[in-house]
Amino acid sequence: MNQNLLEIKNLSTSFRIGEEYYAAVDDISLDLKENEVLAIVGESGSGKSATAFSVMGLHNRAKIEGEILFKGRDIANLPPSKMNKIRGNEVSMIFQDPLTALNPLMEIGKQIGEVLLLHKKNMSKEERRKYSIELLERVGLPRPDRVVDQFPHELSGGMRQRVIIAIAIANKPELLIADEPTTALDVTIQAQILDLIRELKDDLNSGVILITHDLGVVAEMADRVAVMYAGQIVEIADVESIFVNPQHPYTRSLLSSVPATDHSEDRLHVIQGIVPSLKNLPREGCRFKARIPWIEDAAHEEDPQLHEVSENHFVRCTCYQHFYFKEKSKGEQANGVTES
Ligand SMILES: Nc1ncnc2c1ncn2[C@@H]1O[C@H](COP(=O)(O)OP(=O)(O)OP(=O)(O)O)[C@@H](O)[C@H]1O
Repeated sequence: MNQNLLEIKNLSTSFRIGEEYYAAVDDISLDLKENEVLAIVGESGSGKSATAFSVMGLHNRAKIEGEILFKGRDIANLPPSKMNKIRGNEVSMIFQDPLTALNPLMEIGKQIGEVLLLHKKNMSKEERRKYSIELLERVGLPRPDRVVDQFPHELSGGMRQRVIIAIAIANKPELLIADEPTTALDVTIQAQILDLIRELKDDLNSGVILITHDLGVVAEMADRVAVMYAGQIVEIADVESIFVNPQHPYTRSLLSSVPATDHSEDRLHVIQGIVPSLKNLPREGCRFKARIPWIEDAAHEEDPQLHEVSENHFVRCTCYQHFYFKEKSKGEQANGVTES
């Protein structure tokens, strides 16, 4: 893994509600290397998709601040004419729901052809068809010469997702963003699709941002993990550190809902509550504070920062040092040191 393919610096993405803008993504910084998989995890509403859409330039009316450096070039706020040249070409996205991402009235081959037309203008109609069939074969669809003339409703969910992937890789993207790519699929198909994404990433040497709330998928696929809560990154580290040595109470809470973590004592200690709505996000202090009211105020920082707790392992707010699950009595804590 070499130089940074993508560097997000102090990105904030804000949506207008009434008269004011509210940041759904609030000052986040991330980087991604070639052939690396960075998973972004967090509950619904934590800002994962808003981050991905910012990179793809897909927000219509959002205010985007900060830098999104793709191969060193800032692509945040590029005019549509310039972003259209990058999107679907060097940077591509696999969406969650193939039914809504595909046009129900258009044959699969034509849908692939549209992306090719945008970026490979000198390909003839025959060449586009031939290449579409090759792509469908590459993503493991049986009888690609038939699928190319079919409509989305004639395919199963897993086949449709393979078509979406074929479209996403048509122009050999260097950066691939997969937003919950397997959520709509049943478990055996999920595993096949994940294998396919990994294979294609290796073939193309692409960097992948994988957005998911499924920690099984993360364990399977990711090299590094960023945990988002309420628009901020609360923990970021390599995948092993996240699973073996999670620090932030939110990360530990997410992991405790997964069987088979090493944190057997943490099991069933799921923290109640949800991410507050955008308008009601706490903007000062530790955003997770309200969900761990049994932790004393002094444990939190006034202006929580990311702390490097070990090499390349960052955690937000000092509360991680004093965190314990509610059911445990404080007496069981070793002088405020994180239980694990
Ligand atoms: N276009 C929009 N206008 C106003 N608010 C928005 C818009 N898009 C997202 N939001 C809000 O921004 C916050 C973050 O949303 P986002 O979709 O990024 O979350 P997420 O972590 O991807 O959740 P999910 O897993 O459900 O997709 C939420 O409070 C959401 O309601």
